[in-house]
Amino acid sequence: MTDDVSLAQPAIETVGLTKRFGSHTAVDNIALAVPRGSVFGFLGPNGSGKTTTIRMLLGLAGATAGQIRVLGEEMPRGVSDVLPRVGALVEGPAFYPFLSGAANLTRLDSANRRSSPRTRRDRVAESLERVGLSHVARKRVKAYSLGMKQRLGLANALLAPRELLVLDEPTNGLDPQGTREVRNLIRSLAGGGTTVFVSSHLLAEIDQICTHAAIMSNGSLVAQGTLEDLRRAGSPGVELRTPDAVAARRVLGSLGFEVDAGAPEGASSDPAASRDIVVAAHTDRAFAPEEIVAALVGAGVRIRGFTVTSASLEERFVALTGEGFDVAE
Ligand SMILES: Nc1ncnc2c1ncn2[C@@H]1O[C@H](COP(=O)(O)OP(=O)(O)OP(=O)(O)O)[C@@H](O)[C@H]1O
Repeated sequence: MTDDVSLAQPAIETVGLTKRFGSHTAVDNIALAVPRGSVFGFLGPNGSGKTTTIRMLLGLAGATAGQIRVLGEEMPRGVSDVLPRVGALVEGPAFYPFLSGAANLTRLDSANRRSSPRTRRDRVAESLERVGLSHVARKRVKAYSLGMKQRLGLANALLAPRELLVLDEPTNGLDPQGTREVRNLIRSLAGGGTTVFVSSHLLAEIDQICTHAAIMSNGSLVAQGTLEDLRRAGSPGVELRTPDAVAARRVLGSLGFEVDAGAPEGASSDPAASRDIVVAAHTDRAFAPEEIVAALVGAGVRIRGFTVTSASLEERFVALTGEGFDVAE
């Protein structure tokens, strides 16, 4: 169905979604709204509740409370109608280690009542091709690396055309080349109109491929929106190049900025470097750059460069979750 009503509905929507394990609340009253056609990043540190949420979205785990709609259908009631329209990569599907990648996909494809046996061979070959596994299609999965298994999981999710892809940490275990390939694949799928919901604890991943994101912290949804909105909501700051770094930090501090500590005294043996230090500062409130410059100049600070910076997604994440972020590729 692609009428106006179904397009206007989010691909995923939850209200008050909660999951408790005994006295531990793993997912706490979250309201997710994933627009159709978006590449939606589900961000959060390890243990923040991403996988538990995804399992509930797909009907793999029951919710303690709350409602879920996926592709317009209430879950888990609509699971048999919804799941054939959703490709999922969650904690690796169970592959038979002694069968080849192609044989595993053939087996999984034949489990799908809607897939035609006549075109199965081509479908499996095409899916392996898309994830770059054609050259090991006949190899036993036992001999696959973790990254290859991850790609095979992705190939499984791509066996049929899908309206929605739900990918839990899809680049886990991939080398940088594999990571790039998966990112490109996600981009091309999104270009074709598929909504992609992708969880990750890797910021670079979300930053590079997503149009929207939500940030989880300790089971709560602490922010969601377009990447642009998320960045804009962060604190702005200034970056300053000056030979008078000590005085500059004092002035910025008195203006309500949080000032970086700067390099420790004598940290650089290069006198040129220590004369021309970059000072980065952030504040919670809006400020007028011209007033900052005037105050600095008034205090005798020589300015060689002045830039107003917007918060990065990483800074936003740290501010919201109080945690450092694994920014590795
Ligand atoms: N079956 C379970 N029984 C008890 N506690 C669980 C269970 N599954 C998850 N949890 C707990 O719920 C919390 C959220 O876990 P979850 O796996 O959803 O986080 P995550 O954000 O996906 O992290 P990761 O990236 O490490 O998978 C954690 O504290 C975890 O220990």
